[in-house]
Parts: sequence; C-alpha cells; structure tokens
Amino acid sequence: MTISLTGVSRDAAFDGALGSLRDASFASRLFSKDTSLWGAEAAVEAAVRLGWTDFEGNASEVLAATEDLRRELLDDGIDSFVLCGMGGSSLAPLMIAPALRVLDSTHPDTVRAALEGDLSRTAVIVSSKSGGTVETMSQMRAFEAAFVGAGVDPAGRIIVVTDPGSALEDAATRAGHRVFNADPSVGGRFSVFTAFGIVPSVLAGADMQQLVADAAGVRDELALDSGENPGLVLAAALAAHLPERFVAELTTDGTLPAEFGLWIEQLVAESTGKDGKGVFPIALPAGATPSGASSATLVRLGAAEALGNDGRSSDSDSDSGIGVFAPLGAQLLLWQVATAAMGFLVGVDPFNQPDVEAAKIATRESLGAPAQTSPAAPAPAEIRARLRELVLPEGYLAVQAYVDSGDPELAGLLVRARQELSAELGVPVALGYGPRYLHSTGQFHKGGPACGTFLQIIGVDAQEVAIPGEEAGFGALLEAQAHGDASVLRERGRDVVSVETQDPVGFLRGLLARG
Ligand SMILES: O=P(O)(O)OC[C@H]1O[C@](O)(CO)[C@@H](O)[C@@H]1O
Repeated sequence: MTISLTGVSRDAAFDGALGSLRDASFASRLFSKDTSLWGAEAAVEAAVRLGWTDFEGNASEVLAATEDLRRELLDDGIDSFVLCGMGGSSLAPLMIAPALRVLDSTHPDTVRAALEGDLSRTAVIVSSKSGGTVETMSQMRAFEAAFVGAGVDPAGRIIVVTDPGSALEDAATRAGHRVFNADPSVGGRFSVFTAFGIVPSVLAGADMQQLVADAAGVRDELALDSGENPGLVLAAALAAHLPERFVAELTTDGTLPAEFGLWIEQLVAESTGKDGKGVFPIALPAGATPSGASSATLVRLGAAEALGNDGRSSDSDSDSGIGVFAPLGAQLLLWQVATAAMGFLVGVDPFNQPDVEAAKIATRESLGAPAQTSPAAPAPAEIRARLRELVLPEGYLAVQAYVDSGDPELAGLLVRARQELSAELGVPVALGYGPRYLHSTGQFHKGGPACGTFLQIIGVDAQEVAIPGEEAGFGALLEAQAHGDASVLRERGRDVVSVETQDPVGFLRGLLARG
C-alpha cells in the first residue's frame, strides 16, 4: 500500500468519528461530487469547489502546455522564475519547486530583493484565483514597473494564472501578458493539481508528472467507504478528540519538502477553523521539540515508513504520535480528502473562509487612517511576563512576524524564540510570517476556538518601496495589515501583544536572552 498510517489510537472517540464517515458513505459521495455533504448552506459553494476530486485530465493538459512554455522561455534565455501569490496560490509551488523564488510578502526588503534580481533573464508568474488580492496585485504592478525600468517589455515576461472571467484576466489580456486559466471548480487551497500548482512549479523546473501520477495512484483507495481508507482514518484521528485536542504538530523527516507543513497549515486551518471550531495544524521547524501539550497530537510526515531488519514496521507506537507515510503526490490528495472529511466531522463548510475578509477590511481602514507614532517597544522581559499572564493553559500562542522573510538570521532567531516560548509556556506555539499567515492560519486565529494569544513582531526598519499607482508603499501596507489583523483579533476577544521595532534582530536577541 502506498499510504501507511501508524500510531493511530483506535479508541471509542476515534471509532465514533470513523463510523460516522462510513455511515454517511463520505468517501464515495465526495468523489462523486455530492455537494450536500456539508449541509444545505455549504452546498452552494461546494458546487464550484469539488473539481479537485478528478484532477487528472485538467492536470495533464496544463502540464503539457507549461512544459512547452518552459522550453520556449529557456530558448529565449529566461531561466529565473518568480511567483507572486498568496496562500493557496503560492504554498504549493513553494513546497514543490526549490528553484522558484516565491514572493508572498509585502515587507519592503523582501519585495526589493525580488525586484532587484536579474530581470533580463526573469519571468514572473502572477497567480490569483480571485484576481483581486492586494498583495499579489501590488507585486504585479511593481514588477511591471521594474521590467520597464530595466528596458524589458513586461508583456513577454509576466504570466498570469487566474480564474476565467476575473478582473485580472481582463487586465492581463489587455496588457499582453500570457494567461493560464485555472479550473474554476477548484478552490485556492485545493488547487495544487491545477494551473495554480503546476504552472509556477513546472516553469521553475520541477517534475510534477510524478506527483500527479502518485496522487492518481491512490485516488481509488481514497474513494472507498472503508474503515481502512487512510483519508478517513486521518480525519477521524485528528478530529476525534475535539475540542480538547485541537492541535496537530507536524514534523517532516527530511524525505518530504520542509515546506509541506506550511501547505498543510493553510489547507487544514483555513478549511476547518471557523464557527468557533477547528483543527489547528502547526508546522514545526526542523529539529523543533514538540510541545507535549495535552491539546496537541504529534503528526510525523515521511515519504515511506521505516522498516526494521525483519521487514516489519518499527513505528506502531502511538506514544510518538501519528505517522503519515506516502510519497508527496499521494500525501497531497490524502490531506485534501482528510480535510474535506474533517470539515464534515467538525460540522463546518470546508470551502469558505468567512473571517479572512474582516482583516482585509480592517487593513483598508488602517491604510486610510492618519499615521500614528508607535510607542516604544516594551522590554523583552516585560513581553515574556505578559505572555505568561495571557496565554491560556489549554490554548496556544501564535508568533506573527511581519519582517523580511528572506533574512536567514531573522529566520533562525524566530525559530529559536518559538522553541523557547513553547518550552516556557507549555503550550503549542505557531510561527508565521505576515502577511503569509493571513491567507493560511489567519482564518483559524479569528474564526476558530477563542483560545489563542498573539505576539506580533512588526519590523518598521525598512526603506519604503513604492506600489505604482498607490499613495501607500509596501511598508505602509505591511503595517496596515498587521494593525488590521490585530484589531480584528481584539474585537473577537483575543489578546494581542504587538511590538513595533526598528531592529527586529536586536529585539529577538533580547527576547532569547530571557531579559
Ligand atoms: O488566489 P487569490 O484569490 O489571490 O487568493 C489567495 C488566498 O487568499 C484567500 O482567499 C484567503 O486567505 C485564500 O483562500 C487564497 O488561497
């Protein structure tokens, strides 16, 4: 069998959850695109969201067209690829194509570094299902201007992936950009095997044929109404002990891309974290120690189960969490099925994201508001004391870093700070870059169970980068996004500790020194 699950504790709660999926014939109905699975209200959206269950035909057409385009671009000396996109439009290629530069930030330093690449040999893929995401549209305009500034015609260099009929398709066609239409019957976070996953990844040289084949190879197994169906077993294992055990701490063993956990975060958190409920996946950085909190299940991800000399699994001990072993392509379809099934078990519509919009509105309001002088950042010792006071014993902390996501020193410090805070507070701690997390775990933070506490670290240290046609630049947008999200979190009764700093490295060092 390609997919192997180990360590699942088959207790009464698990049996009950699995039983309800089997009784509902969930798997066969999912693959026959039964829109009524999540209730009458969700059926309208489900009618245009289940195309991912038969992905092969569309995927092979897009693969062929993209491979042709890659050859054409390489012949023209274009061998460097940047993707502008957020959430479901960026996290799949981020995991699949190591050679792709993914710009899913509005931090001026991150944007500037992408714009300052060698544009004479660069093509930019702009991916947005809606065609209206502010980060992506701003990045596209910045690249159009940068190409013109470098004496390169943007029309040959910008490749747009969007739904048919979006405003972006219209604008791109008028500007002479190449357009790939994505399958409109697939939502952003389920879109890895559509143009959103395929076009940027294959242009940047990734082999997606194998991924698609591995997913297709497990499709029949995942469509069975059987208690052995790994998609149903995984969903039941993660949803059985809600609301108490709501966190899944994810580790990868090095045989799968490190970014796989980030893809699972957006898929599961944005799909299930709403109506005060949900399953919260936390991608642990490499080498991190799991929290050991009673709210968390450890989920170990790998391409294949390790077998002992006797050929038997050495991995059946549920004390070390659940093992999920399969090649990446099979994992992707497995997690999509499990997420749809978790939506059913949790009792939510897995295809909407009702609380994301609130932060977007608050961001716009914050952009229009008069600038305020930020108060001096509290001392690190004060922050740790505040967090000890605020974090709920059965809750979680999310560190939201509005800093340059391309800075390795900052990345290392954040990983260490996350680990120290988890050990000190005794709760699971998530780490996400802003604005990336807004299109991923952000839905869960605002719409899921009200047990999160938030530490925002906002770097206000960078030199501004203009957004062509807008008064506010990227730095102003970044700050407005942080303030907007904080205001919505507070409105919903969550505690947010916000730190604005001109020296994020110094701040994090201070935080680590247990000041
Ligand atoms: O592809 P789009 O429409 O730009 O959206 C990007 C992301 O923003 C969200 O709509 C909301 O966070 C995600 O669901 C989506 O993947």
